[in-house]
Amino acid sequence: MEVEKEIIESLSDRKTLLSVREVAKSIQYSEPLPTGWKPPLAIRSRSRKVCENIRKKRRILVDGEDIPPPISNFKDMRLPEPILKKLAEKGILKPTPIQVQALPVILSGRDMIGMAATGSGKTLAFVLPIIMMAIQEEYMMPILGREGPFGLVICPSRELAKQTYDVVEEFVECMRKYNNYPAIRSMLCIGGVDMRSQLEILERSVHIVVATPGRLKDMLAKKKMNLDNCRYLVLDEADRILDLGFEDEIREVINYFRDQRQTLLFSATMPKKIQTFARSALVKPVIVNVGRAGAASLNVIQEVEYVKQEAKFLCLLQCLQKTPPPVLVFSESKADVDNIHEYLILKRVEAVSIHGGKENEERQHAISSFKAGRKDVLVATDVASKGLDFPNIQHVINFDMPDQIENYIHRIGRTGRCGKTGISTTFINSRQSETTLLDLKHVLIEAKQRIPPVLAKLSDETEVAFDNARQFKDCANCGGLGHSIQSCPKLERQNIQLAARYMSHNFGTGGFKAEF
Ligand SMILES: Nc1ncnc2c1ncn2[C@@H]1O[C@H](COP(=O)(O)OP(=O)(O)OP(=O)(O)O)[C@@H](O)[C@H]1O
Repeated sequence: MEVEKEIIESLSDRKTLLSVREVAKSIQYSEPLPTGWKPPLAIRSRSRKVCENIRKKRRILVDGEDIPPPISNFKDMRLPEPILKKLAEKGILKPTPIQVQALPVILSGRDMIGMAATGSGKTLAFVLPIIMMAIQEEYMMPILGREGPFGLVICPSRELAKQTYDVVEEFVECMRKYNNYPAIRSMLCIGGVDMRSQLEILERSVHIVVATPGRLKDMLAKKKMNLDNCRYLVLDEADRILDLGFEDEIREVINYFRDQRQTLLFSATMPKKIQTFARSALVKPVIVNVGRAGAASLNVIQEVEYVKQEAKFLCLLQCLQKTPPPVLVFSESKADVDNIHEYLILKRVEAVSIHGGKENEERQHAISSFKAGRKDVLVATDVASKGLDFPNIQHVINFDMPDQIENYIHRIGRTGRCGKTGISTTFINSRQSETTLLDLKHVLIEAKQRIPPVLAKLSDETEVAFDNARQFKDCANCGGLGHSIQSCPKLERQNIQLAARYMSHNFGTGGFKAEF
């Protein structure tokens, strides 16, 4: 544990979530931002024991100081009437466990790290408060042309940003019909879209922006947008954002905040490394955890098949017979995605595909036709694995097992969402490293799934580690259960990349820099 602590500390870079000004002037905020929201008196006066019982029943784990009480229904959260009606219209009648605790925490103005399984309703947990906050701010002081936003949501992919923006718009739209609420405007700020249309919206002022890091940084640098009034920052799929090479972008974005902000980090997977450094940069944060961060959704039946490389296409066709559509097929490489797509079309399967090499329009078209049920199969790289909420996916097929177990958790989490059950089938073979297979084996053990013989016979030194509280003990760097941080393959790769970056920065690609 000592070694683990040392390694995590050496990896932690708390500066990512602090602005240069805050670091340079050692500015430290000691109190969370106040909000006008309070739970009803009956809930405020609940004893600690009652709150603990509610959390225990819903398997909510919390950590932090002065944690706001959990609230088990939307009405007591004092959400505006149109929002309550819209929720009911959508069949959302009771908050999910993460919402029970996260909504009161966020509405109280607290910084938060929220972790809960895929498909457990994390999006609404930060979207509803952002709308409430925008209404409140607009009442106090309406924004004028080119002012705003008050709230900013950052997502790791364009598709996820678009989906989150649609959720924001849906709820904002339902309030527009009522005269007694101010009009709230939101904007989608992603690459691959004509910047002019985004600038037109900004001209009229905007309350909520949902963005991907690259385009956001671009807009801020060109002074097309500012964060002077922004006081609410959400990083959705935060571990992916902070771990995917977006750190520099995020740090630059944070530099544009003028004052203290409420910072919220959400994900289904959040290795301790990220939790540790995020925690140290947040103000009196509350950690809300439903289940182990990084555990698979228990609503997914996970099947694993040993399939030789050359037999994969045939197996895929057979596998597609297991359930009715819609089905998602994942593969790590863009070339494989193209090949699988081509093969399926040849076999007369109604398939579409997306990966990072495709034009934005093509990606949006594939997603929308799949979501609308016009296509039966979506073949994708991991761009589609994080956060995307496709309705009623019956089956997720992993054409290959991803190297990183977090990606596996996110991929299979596209099915079995919000109480429904789904199946995942994963093809493995001798190409996978033993560490990856051990991580997979332990995810299956934890979720009480059948262990195929090929995985059962793998034995390891950690043999499903537990911590003091008999909880599954995961690698602090990547969340894998099959190894410790000392033998984390991802850490090894990160170190090699870091060393390479250092070498090229200091020595260039050839020869020495003048000062050497
Ligand atoms: N309280 C609720 N009751 C019923 N359905 C809900 C509730 N909250 C959200 N949902 C629905 O559940 C689905 C999944 O929610 P969401 O996309 O927010 O999951 P998530 O936790 O963000 O998953 P991921 O980790 O994959 O991003 C959505 O279709 C959403 O409308």
